[in-house]
Amino acid sequence: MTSTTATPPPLLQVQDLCMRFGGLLAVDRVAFDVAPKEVFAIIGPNGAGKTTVFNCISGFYQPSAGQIQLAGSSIAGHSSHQVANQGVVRTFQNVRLFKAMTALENLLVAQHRQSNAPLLAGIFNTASYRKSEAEKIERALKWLDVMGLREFANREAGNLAYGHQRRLEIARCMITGPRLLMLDEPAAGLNPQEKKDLQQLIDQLRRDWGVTVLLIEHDMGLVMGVSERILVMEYGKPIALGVPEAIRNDERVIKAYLGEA
Ligand SMILES: Nc1ncnc2c1ncn2[C@@H]1O[C@H](COP(=O)(O)OP(=O)(O)OP(=O)(O)O)[C@@H](O)[C@H]1O
Repeated sequence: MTSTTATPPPLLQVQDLCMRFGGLLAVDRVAFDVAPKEVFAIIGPNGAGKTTVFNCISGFYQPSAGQIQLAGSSIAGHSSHQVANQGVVRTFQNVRLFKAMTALENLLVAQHRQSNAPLLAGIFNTASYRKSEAEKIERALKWLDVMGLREFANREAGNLAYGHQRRLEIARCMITGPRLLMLDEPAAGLNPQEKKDLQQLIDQLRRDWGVTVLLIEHDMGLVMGVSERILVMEYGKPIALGVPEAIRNDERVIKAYLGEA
């Protein structure tokens, strides 16, 4: 009798993705899929097209060609708002928080954006509206706890240490209960201890909240430590895809990186 261990269908499937800016093919037939709860990294030299792939998936760019499917449904060409509503959330290379708001307020805003409470319930401050507002505060405090930021709840986000701002940005994504968390260079600007903490955090988010993670990162220690599979891009093209050990020893990858120096 043959074993029939079923592989789960991918959460994200990208096929033949292309993105052209005038004469530049910034993304050239990129294809990969990400399994549920997988941590999948995209790496490559500067200008390889990684962020452009992110922008296509998260609805910031309309791809020139190709398919993007989330759990079997096409999301290619959907707006960033529509994609977020389907559970795909992201961070940016440069932290984008509401800097004049407190850490707590940033997490409340994130929930209000996805709230569908009727307007009148808010105006008349009904019991159910008050209950839902209290739940939002509770959820925000819980996420501040998870991120080790509880003591900074009432501090303006712009006055937090940079590493804390990055964690708050991840909390702002996680509080919406995403299926796919996309992190664009989350280790940029972090010190070695903060990078270790980030690796633990990514493991924890996957383990405890079942989130799938798609990551762009230049820090090879983090990439190799946290990812199950890695896609390498160069000049818009995918040049290798595999487990960390295989990528580390892939000649095309070594050449792409050495060629950059
Ligand atoms: N909106 C745009 N208009 C024109 N060209 C763009 C646009 N966005 C990106 N590009 C170009 O596309 C190419 C890929 O850029 P992209 O930012 O995706 O690379 P990357 O791999 O994320 O680089 P980095 O690691 O430096 O962030 C670059 O040549 C870039 O200049």
